[in-house]
Amino acid sequence: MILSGEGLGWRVQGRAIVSDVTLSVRRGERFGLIGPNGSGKSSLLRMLAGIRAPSEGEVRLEGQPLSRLPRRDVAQRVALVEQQAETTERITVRDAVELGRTPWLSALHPFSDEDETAVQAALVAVGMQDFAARYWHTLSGGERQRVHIARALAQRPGVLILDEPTNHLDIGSRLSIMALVEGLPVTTIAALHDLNEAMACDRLAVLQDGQLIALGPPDEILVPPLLRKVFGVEAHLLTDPVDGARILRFKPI
Ligand SMILES: Nc1ncnc2c1ncn2[C@@H]1O[C@H](COP(=O)(O)OP(=O)(O)OP(=O)(O)O)[C@@H](O)[C@H]1O
Repeated sequence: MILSGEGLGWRVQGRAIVSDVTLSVRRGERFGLIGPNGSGKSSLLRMLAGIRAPSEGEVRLEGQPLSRLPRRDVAQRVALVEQQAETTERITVRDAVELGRTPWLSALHPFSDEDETAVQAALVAVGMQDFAARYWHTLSGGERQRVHIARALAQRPGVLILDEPTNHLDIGSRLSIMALVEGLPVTTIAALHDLNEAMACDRLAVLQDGQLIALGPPDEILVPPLLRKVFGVEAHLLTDPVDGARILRFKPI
């Protein structure tokens, strides 16, 4: 197990947003988190990334409690791409991606050729190398999303946590970002709203009202009774006649 949570809970003003979530993510796994709006996905991801301290329970990274690891150590090993990460600074795309190298820099290790290589490789991976000199505030929503992912890739983490990574993206960009994420040599944990995208994960966890109500491979999770109960929709599993792939189609109840 590379990352695990044991009895995780998070409360705000007495209200339980996440309650008693226990899960373990395996090394190299594509782990998906699904659930309706407001079910606690972002809150759980922030705890797993070490950005938010749980009110109850503990997150462990390779068996070590996150709360006892130095912040810099966690930042070298876990990267988070948040849903609405914004910056008001007047920075270029390259500056934004260079921020991903911050956990690796120190007085003894200033920005080097190795950092430059990591930044360039991350820009190329998301297809934003031609935008390197552009200012952040001139980018479209989809371009910003790519730069966020590049910043996380430049961090060279072992675990990449993504909160709705295909938000804002057109269909071509969605497919290329999902293919990119699937091809990365890292463990990924992603909150996903598109259940057809979720089908490509190794395992899925389902959150409802802050509680983990199901965990397993997509073909066990994405079944009509569970989708009816959690999302309140009627789902049909279809088979693509072209390649035999399984596709979900939804109707309101
Ligand atoms: N800082 C906060 N203060 C008060 N309530 C909060 C805070 N952060 C989150 N919440 C509430 O916690 C609940 C879960 O929010 P969260 O963003 O984790 O859900 P989500 O599953 O990621 O939702 P979505 O799919 O809409 O992004 C929501 O009702 C939200 O309003």
